[in-house]
Amino acid sequence: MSINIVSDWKSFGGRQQVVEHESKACGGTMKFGIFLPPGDGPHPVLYFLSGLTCSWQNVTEKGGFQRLAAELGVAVVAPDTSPRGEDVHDTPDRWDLGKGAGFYVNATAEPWSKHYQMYDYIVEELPQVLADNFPVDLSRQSITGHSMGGLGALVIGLRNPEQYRAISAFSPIVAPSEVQWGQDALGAYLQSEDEWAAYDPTKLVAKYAQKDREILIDQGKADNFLEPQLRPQRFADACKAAGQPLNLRLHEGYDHSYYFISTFLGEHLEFHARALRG
Ligand SMILES: N[C@@H](CCC(=O)N[C@@H](CSC=O)C(=O)NCC(=O)O)C(=O)O
Repeated sequence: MSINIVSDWKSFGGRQQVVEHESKACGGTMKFGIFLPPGDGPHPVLYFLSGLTCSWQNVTEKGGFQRLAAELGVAVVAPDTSPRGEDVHDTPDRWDLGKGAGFYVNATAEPWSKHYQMYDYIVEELPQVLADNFPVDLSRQSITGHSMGGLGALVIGLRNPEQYRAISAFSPIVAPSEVQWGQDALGAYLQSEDEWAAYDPTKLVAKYAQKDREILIDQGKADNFLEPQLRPQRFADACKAAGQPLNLRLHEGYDHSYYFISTFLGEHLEFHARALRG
């Protein structure tokens, strides 16, 4: 699959690039950010799935991960959060549904299903684009994300244990079936409520617990979305019942912003680098 590198900056001895390519899964042009550490590779890959209203740009410009990723020798990939383009269905009056809010699902309901195939895009198509064009080692991949992207990381990591060596998340939506953001998105994108469980970490963990791998979650206690949308304790309870090791760290005074993410992203990089070694 061919790509077009639309931006390319040297950073901490490596390269930060922005890449455009045609996506079969999403039926249009997609962009992602990739940081390549110094050296010839092949490099292990950490995916950072971003939250509502975001693109590749937010974590790439505000996460501050490049220096440590260069030191650890990890490539960091920041995909977009939805399909884009004039012909892609949207709800222009809402920021939590439509463009910028793909929820990392394969939509089955019209009119969303034509383009909103973000689960397949992240799990299947994007790794193939990376393998075809960059010095990456797809036998060493792991996944993290923020908020809606934290939900995506938990869902995708739990459902594909052979593909991702470790899972972490910042302020994730953990029980989408129970909160407004999740109910609105799953209700719109999926034809039937029977399909919701496949995208709900509190339900998935009972089936997909990875008993030998700890999941890391960081959550700010001053996050406005904590109680209405996130509820990490619901996932902690589900993990306990399923025997899934979880390190849920609650941080006094931190909110939902990239000031919080950038404070702890280095620790997540180290967590993933340990899993990606060897
Ligand atoms: N536009 C909204 C705020 C949206 C917001 O806070 N988005 C978060 C992710 S929320 C869950 O997925 C985010 O990461 N924003 C980008 C950033 O750079 O901070 C509003 O106006 O309230």
